Amino acid sequence: MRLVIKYGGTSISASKDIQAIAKHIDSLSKKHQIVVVCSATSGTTDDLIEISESIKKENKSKAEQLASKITNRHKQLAKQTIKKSDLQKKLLRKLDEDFAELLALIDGMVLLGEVTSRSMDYLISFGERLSIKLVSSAINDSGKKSIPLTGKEIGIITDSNFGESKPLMDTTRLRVSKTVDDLFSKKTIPVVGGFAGADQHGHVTTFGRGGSDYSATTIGSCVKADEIWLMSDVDGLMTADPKIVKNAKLLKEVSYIEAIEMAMFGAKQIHPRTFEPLLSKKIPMKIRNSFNVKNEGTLVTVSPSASAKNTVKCVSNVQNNGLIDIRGGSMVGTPGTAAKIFETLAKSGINVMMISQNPSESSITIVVKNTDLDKAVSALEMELLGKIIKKLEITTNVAIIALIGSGMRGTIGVASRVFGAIEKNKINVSMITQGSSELNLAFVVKNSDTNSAVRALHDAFELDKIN
Ligand SMILES: Nc1ncnc2c1ncn2[C@@H]1O[C@H](COP(=O)(O)OP(=O)(O)O)[C@@H](O)[C@H]1O
Ligand SMILES: N[C@@H](CC(=O)OP(=O)(O)O)C(=O)O
Repeated sequence: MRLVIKYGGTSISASKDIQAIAKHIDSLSKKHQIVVVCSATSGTTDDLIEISESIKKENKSKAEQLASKITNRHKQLAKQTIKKSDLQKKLLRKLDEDFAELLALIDGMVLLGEVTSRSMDYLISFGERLSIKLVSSAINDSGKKSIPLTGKEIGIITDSNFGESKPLMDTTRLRVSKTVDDLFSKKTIPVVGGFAGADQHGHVTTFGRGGSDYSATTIGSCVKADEIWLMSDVDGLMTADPKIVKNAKLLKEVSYIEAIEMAMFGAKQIHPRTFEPLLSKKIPMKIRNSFNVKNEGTLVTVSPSASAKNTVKCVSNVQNNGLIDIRGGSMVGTPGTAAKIFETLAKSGINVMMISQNPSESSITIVVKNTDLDKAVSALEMELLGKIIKKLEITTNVAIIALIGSGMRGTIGVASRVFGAIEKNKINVSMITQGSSELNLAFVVKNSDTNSAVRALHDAFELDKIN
């Protein structure tokens, strides 16, 4: 079998875990051809983002401190993980080279006094550059041939939409399949950095946060993988975030469409575009626990078996959003109002997570990430306030709670059970939507009500008894 196995940051942040992964890959590679995809180690991408914040504030020494913190963390892991001294020395040398390049980049960005989206992508791609060297070296240490490759090096070519790029699939397919076939013919296991590729001019681009899942499915589709495994710190997709609901159950099988809904509504932070490369090829995906490989995890396929068709499968949540209530008398019956609003938001690169329109057409309510709120409000204020919009009302720190499952379609009484349970817990709901596909029912509460809302719904739908 051809397998693409992606390890999230949580799986590769301790030396004993990296060693266990190397051992697992070693034993799997006896039977299968494997491409490994790695995220950055936990916290590294956040630290790199903090470096960019320090550069913006012209605090060069803070940026350099963070860079050495990142490098030391990886050097420490290298010393603890790699036993063969020649391999360890070579790895430490390579990490030092990356550190020197990172410092030079910080220098350049400070000198120019600006953080462009292009330099930002280059900066935040360093996490994966470091982690692939560690993991590949650990596989070497276990006696197998392996090389680390960045997304650019394996041949992922994207558009130049820095921060949210998309692979140009035809070029990418040609390059990635050639690189991987060559390596397979030399019995070498590629360890590829997720999250990033390069545009046609060779500039590093990233896919957006959580983008390593997308790298794995892109590569999987290019090399005609038989299966793609996403390895994390949980047994698979669960009926709710296990950090909130202690008796959350593992879902053995879900459909692509259900998994997409779960990804969009925050159940495990899967990148929303993860499934795009799989849809035409219909490659099965497994979501598994790298700390519990005996468990088969969740199988995601085009059409799960009949036994997996429960009404409701999962209660998910996305916290830290802002709600904007857009009001204006002249919106009533004026064709094109919604189009103008969404055009304005799209021009500013804002992703709208939820939309609802009052039936009287006098208001449209939208939910965006807290981090996009400022940008969204100023775009609406500058372009439309005083024209079609009279007033903007803003609420920060809200959470979207979503009930997901394809079996909800046409099932009577779902909404009344949801809001009955919510009312019993005295939780205030500020917005409700249901997708026309009836795959989800979503509503908005205060961030602080997230845990009680999720638990109330998990209980009301008896998701702990799911088979
Ligand atoms: N429905 C869910 N099923 C499984 N995990 C979930 C769910 N909702 C939220 N999570 C959270 O997602 C986390 C894993 O996602 P992520 O941080 O992206 O992992 P990684 O960095 O390993 O890719 C888990 O630790 C878990 O708490
Ligand atoms: N390192 C990137 C990409 C990624 O996918 O990470 P993870 O798999 O750990 O969520 C990020 O933090 O966004």
